[in-house]
Amino acid sequence: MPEQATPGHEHTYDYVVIGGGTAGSVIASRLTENPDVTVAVIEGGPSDVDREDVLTLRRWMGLLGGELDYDYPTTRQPRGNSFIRHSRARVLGGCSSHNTLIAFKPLPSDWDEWEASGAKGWGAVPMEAYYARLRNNIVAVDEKDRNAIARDFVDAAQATLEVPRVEGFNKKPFTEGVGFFDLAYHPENNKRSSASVAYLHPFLDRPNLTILLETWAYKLELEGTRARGVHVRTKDGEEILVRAENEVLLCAGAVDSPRLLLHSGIGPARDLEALGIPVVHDLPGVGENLLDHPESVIVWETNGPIPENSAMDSDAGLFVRRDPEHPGPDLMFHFYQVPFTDNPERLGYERPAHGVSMTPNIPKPRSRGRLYLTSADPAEKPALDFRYFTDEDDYDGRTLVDGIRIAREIAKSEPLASWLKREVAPGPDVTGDEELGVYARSVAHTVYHPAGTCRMGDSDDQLAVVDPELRIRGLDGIRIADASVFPTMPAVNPMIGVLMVGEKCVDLIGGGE
Ligand SMILES: Cc1cc2nc3c(=O)[nH]c(=O)nc-3n(C[C@H](O)[C@H](O)[C@H](O)COP(=O)(O)OP(=O)(O)OC[C@H]3O[C@@H](n4cnc5c(N)ncnc54)[C@H](O)[C@@H]3O)c2cc1C
Repeated sequence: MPEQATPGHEHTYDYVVIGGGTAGSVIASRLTENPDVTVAVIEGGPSDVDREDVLTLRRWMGLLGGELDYDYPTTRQPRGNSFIRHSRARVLGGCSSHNTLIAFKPLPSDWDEWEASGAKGWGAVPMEAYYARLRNNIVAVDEKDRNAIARDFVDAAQATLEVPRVEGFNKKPFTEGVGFFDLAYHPENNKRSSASVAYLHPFLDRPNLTILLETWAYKLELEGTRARGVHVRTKDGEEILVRAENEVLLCAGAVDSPRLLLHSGIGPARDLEALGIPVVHDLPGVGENLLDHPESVIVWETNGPIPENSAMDSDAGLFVRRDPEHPGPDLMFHFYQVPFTDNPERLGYERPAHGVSMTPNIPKPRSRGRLYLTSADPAEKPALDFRYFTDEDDYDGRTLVDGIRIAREIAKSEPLASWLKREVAPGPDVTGDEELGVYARSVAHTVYHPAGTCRMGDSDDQLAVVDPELRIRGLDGIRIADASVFPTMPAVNPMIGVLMVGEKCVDLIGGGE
């Protein structure tokens, strides 16, 4: 089992990793390969070891909103859905311990976009090496987990749209395609191959690795511009200063990394002053550039029960490129073998006993949001204003309308059509662009991909929070490595990109093999 630090008021390690989540697990694991390096991981949640509820991939939905979820609300979204709750995992492995583990290497065009935006050294060619290093068991959805209706969705989509059928989305770059996903899991027992399972569980007995569980980091310790460590509160309420001889690695995720910086006085000076937080370092980009993949949903009732087998109930998907000039896919769909009616039910739609859903999402959304504090109290959750569907020419909203239309075409095609009894939401009477747009936005959900709030950029980019070496601009001894550093959103699900950020961070620290 992970260690607990012995009580006391100060502890010193070579490196302090704040957040034992997706990227943090990678970094702690790699740094402690060197037995002469000591690392402390500060993790707000408990261990995932022996937790079948966490480790069994197919039980992911049961974790949302529960005791292992920080559960962040959004601010009112005048053009979207104000009721979205953003799940963020409070457990070792972070969101890789409660997500669906769909595993996509970001596309070359995604990395090249980062490089072009000022993230020097993060282009597709140099990043390829980090994918090869990943320890996770990344495999295609196993044959036994391929549900008959999901297979028929793949066939129907392929026949309707004439897109390639893809077997192994990570084998080569794609712009369009339909097929079963690659997942980071062990098909024989449906066990997660999360960041913690792959990177920490085999090494929990390393004497140089200390994991402080259920311990909350609430303020960074700085001496002038040098980060020296972090103040934490343990489960028992004890306050400890955890010191870093070499570096602090901030890996608390796209919500909690900027949150900790802001509470430490690092962020837009005017906002901090307004809340009475002493300004330590004026960094205007902290909390800006809040990105996400918004999605909508279309739900059908099926003629009867669907076979039980599945890896995690959303095992297949589709990528479309509507604009042939677009560098990658510009519309994506997850196919769910369950009726995903949480948001439609709020509008009065019913949940059918048996059903399926397609969730069109926007791979490259254009709306940008902002995270900010509303109180100087570190216990108060930050405000997440995604500004969903606020981009100038409504590209985001129109993309979801296109998605619903395409989903309907697929549903009309065999072999999927004969499974389906009726369209439940939005329902066959909702057909015009205007009404479809209103529906798509009112039931919009998140694919749970917040990113970008401490974005990486060039030295002359005033809104960049970290430089291409992941160092916080204007400070020493502290880097950020998690989804918050993403300058732009990859077209695909981001977890593999986050793991690769972790691997690259280790090289930047100089601790790589
Ligand atoms: C429900 C869901 C499904 C998803 N499905 C997929 C998918 O299938 N494929 C995909 O690619 N992506 C998916 N994602 C997104 C992906 O999981 C995340 O983008 C990624 O895991 C984020 O990694 P991270 O390292 O940035 O943060 P996290 O993994 O969230 O790690 C942050 C860690 O820091 C800890 N922490 C935070 N603040 C503090 C603090 N102050 N003190 C101490 N500890 C702290 C947290 O407890 C957590 O362990 C999904 C996300 C969710 C929520």
